Parts: sequence; structure tokens; C-alpha cells
Amino acid sequence: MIIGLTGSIASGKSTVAKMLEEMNFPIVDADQVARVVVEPGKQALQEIVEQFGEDILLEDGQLNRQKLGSIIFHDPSKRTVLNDIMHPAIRKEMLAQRDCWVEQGAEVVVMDIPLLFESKLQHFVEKILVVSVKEDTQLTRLMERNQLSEEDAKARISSQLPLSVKEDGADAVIYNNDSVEKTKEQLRYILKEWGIQ
Ligand SMILES: CC(C)(COP(=O)(O)OP(=O)(O)OC[C@H]1O[C@@H](n2cnc3c(N)ncnc32)[C@H](O)[C@@H]1O)[C@@H](O)C(=O)NCCC(=O)NCCS
Ligand SMILES: Nc1ncnc2c1ncn2[C@@H]1O[C@H](COP(=O)(O)OP(=O)(O)OP(=O)(O)O)[C@@H](O)[C@H]1O
Repeated sequence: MIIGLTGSIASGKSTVAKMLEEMNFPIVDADQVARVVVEPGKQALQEIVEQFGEDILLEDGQLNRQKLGSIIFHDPSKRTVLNDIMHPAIRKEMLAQRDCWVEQGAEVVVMDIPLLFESKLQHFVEKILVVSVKEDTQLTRLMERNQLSEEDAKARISSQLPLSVKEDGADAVIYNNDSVEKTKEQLRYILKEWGIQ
């Protein structure tokens, strides 16, 4: 079974992915793949420099993620430019990793894809698991984790579809408002319902 793990920014996807990893399920992580496709020497990085200028690089030639983030989370048209460069490369690598795990005999593969709904990738997976969180908790956790102002955190949250829309498209929802242990209990229950573990 291919499980698509999604949610909104700072809703708790990585927290749930870590639990699944500890249960020994293979994870294909879109955020991690997104970092690999912009390493120095990769074509996507060259295209980003062409669109955003040399200033988007750090002195050592790596992508200045903080700077690019501050541009694209405040400007939908720039975000589209970046997505058009990166998403085809990310999708290709994620599918290759998924197929590799399946060929090796994995019965369950988890694909952690923050933008599963925004990028209409529902067909990549068989079951969709959404990690949801209340708005105020999401804002506080995001501000704390990324050391962002309220304005910057809100800009990031509103660059994605509302969680209510994602919940509507889910096969199961984890409400990550309470302790991490409570979240784990919900995960175990859902896996059991799906006949896994
Ligand atoms: C803009 C970048 C450089 C900012 O890097 P930074 O290290 O600050 O954030 P990180 O990569 O850890 O992403 C954190 C979260 O931001 C959200 N996010 C990232 N990119 C986007 C986007 N294009 N649109 C909406 N939300 C996004 C996701 O929820 C993601 O989990 C980076 O997010 C990026 O390269 N984004 C484009 C690729 C992409 O769409 N990634 C999302 C998963 S496919
Ligand atoms: N149940 C919880 N209780 C307290 N803190 C939590 C809980 N779940 C997650 N957090 C914290 O909230 C922040 C966001 O969680 P996490 O990184 O798992 O979200 P995410 O959905 O993967 O985010 P992103 O889309 O940005 O990668 C982290 O700092 C994490 O430690």
C-alpha cells in the first residue's frame, strides 16, 4: 500500500513520518528530495539563478534558502516560477524512490508530500493520511520552529490550501493538537483500521 502523508506547514507531518520510520516503514520525503534537486551542479539550481539572479546563492554556491523563502512565500507569481522549475524534478525523483522500494518488496511505502493536494498528486498514492492542527497551534509552532514573525508565518500558511479542504480529501485524519503520544495513538488506530500492523 502506498500511503500519502500530507497536511499543512508545521501541522506535524515530519513528527508522524518519524513515528512511521520507527515502525520500519520506508519513507519518501518530498522536502528532502527538494533539497537534493537544488544542490550545486544540478540543472534546477541553474534555472533558479537564471530567474532569481546570482544573489540567490550563498558565497559557497549553495542555494540561500532563507532568502528564496522570503521571496516566494510573499509573492504567488514568484512561487509559481519556482514551482515550475522544481516540481517536475521532485516528482520524477519521488516516483523513482517509490518504485525502488516496491521493487525491493516493500508492502507499505509512505510518501511525505506537503503539497499533495496543491500539486494534485493524489494519483501517486492509494491512501491519503492528513495531519491536521488547529490554526492558533499551527501558527505558534511555526513561529517557534522557524523563528518567524507572525506576519511571515501567516504568509507561509496562506501559501497552501486550507486544512479543511485537505481533511475533506483524506482517507483518515490525525488531529495533532495534543501530546505527541496522543498523536501516536491515533496513528496506530488508523494503521490497524487499514489492516497494517
Ligand atoms: C522556498 C524554500 C527554498 C524554503 O526553504 P526552507 O528550508 O525555509 O523550507 P523547507 O524546504 O523546509 O519547507 C518547509 C515547508 O514549507 C512549505 N513549502 C515549501 N515550498 C512551498 C511552496 N512552493 N508552496 C507552498 N508551500 C511550500 C512546505 O510545507 C514545506 O514542508 C523551499 O521550501 C523550496 O525549495 N520550495 C520549493 C519546492 C517545494 O515546493 N517544496 C515543497 C515540497 S515538494
Ligand atoms: N503534538 C505536538 N506537540 C508539541 N509540539 C509538536 C507536536 N507535533 C509537532 N510539534 C512541533 O511542531 C513543529 C512542526 O511539526 P513538524 O515539523 O512535524 O511539522 P511538518 O508538518 O513536518 O512541517 P513542514 O511542513 O514545515 O515540514 C515542530 O517544531 C514539532 O516539534
